[in-house]
Amino acid sequence: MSVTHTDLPFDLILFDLDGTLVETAPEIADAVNDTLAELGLGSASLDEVTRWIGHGTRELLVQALAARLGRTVDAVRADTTYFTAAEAVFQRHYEARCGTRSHPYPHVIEALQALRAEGVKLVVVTNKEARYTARVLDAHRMAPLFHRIISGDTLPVKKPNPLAVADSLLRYGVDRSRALLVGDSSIDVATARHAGVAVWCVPYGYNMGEPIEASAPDRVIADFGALRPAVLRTATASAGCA
Ligand SMILES: O=C(O)COP(=O)(O)O
Repeated sequence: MSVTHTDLPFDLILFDLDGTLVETAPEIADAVNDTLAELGLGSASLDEVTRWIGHGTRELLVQALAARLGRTVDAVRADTTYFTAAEAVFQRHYEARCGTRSHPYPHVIEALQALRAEGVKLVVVTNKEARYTARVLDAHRMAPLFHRIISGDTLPVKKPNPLAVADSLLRYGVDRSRALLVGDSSIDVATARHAGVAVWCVPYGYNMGEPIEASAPDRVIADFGALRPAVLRTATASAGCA
């Protein structure tokens, strides 16, 4: 049974984290380069690291090691002794870097506060592992803004599997026609399509080097100003919304 809380078009909004809520690439690149240096490997550019974001931090490290070792990603994954040691090095550096060079994008905090005040359920759905998600959100005092935070290792599967969305619809008793996923990548669009919910994307995030228009979200929004309740109401009245 679905519940309509407000005259807003959505009762539940799910948000990607990296590249959507918070710019994280610079400090992830710092942590990757701290790690590569400690392992005696060459550095990675910010552009490379930005393209590796999307499938979780562990996968990002696999990509970085494959690129600098000149090995395939399968070979890196198969060398579990080396990878486990490298992951421990990365974890130390990333935990130290979290919050040092990341920042919420414009209008994010105000839009979340206003939506929450209207009774909209707000959920983070990220492929980033929970220990890092918590550090990034805590660094910017953002965790209390959300009703639920679902990381890449919270459930047995991660995006683009739609389980996090389906589980949130069920938990909050929201019909999928009144839910929206806001993201920055083809992974977010695929997740929303699998779940049958609307998807709006920001153009400034990390889409593995591709323009977000190529992923065909329902809408590309300039920034979180488009998610302010007053703007959402206007959009609904004039266009019937997504
Ligand atoms: O950590 C990642 O690679 C991706 O995280 P995201 O799902 O918040 O974009």
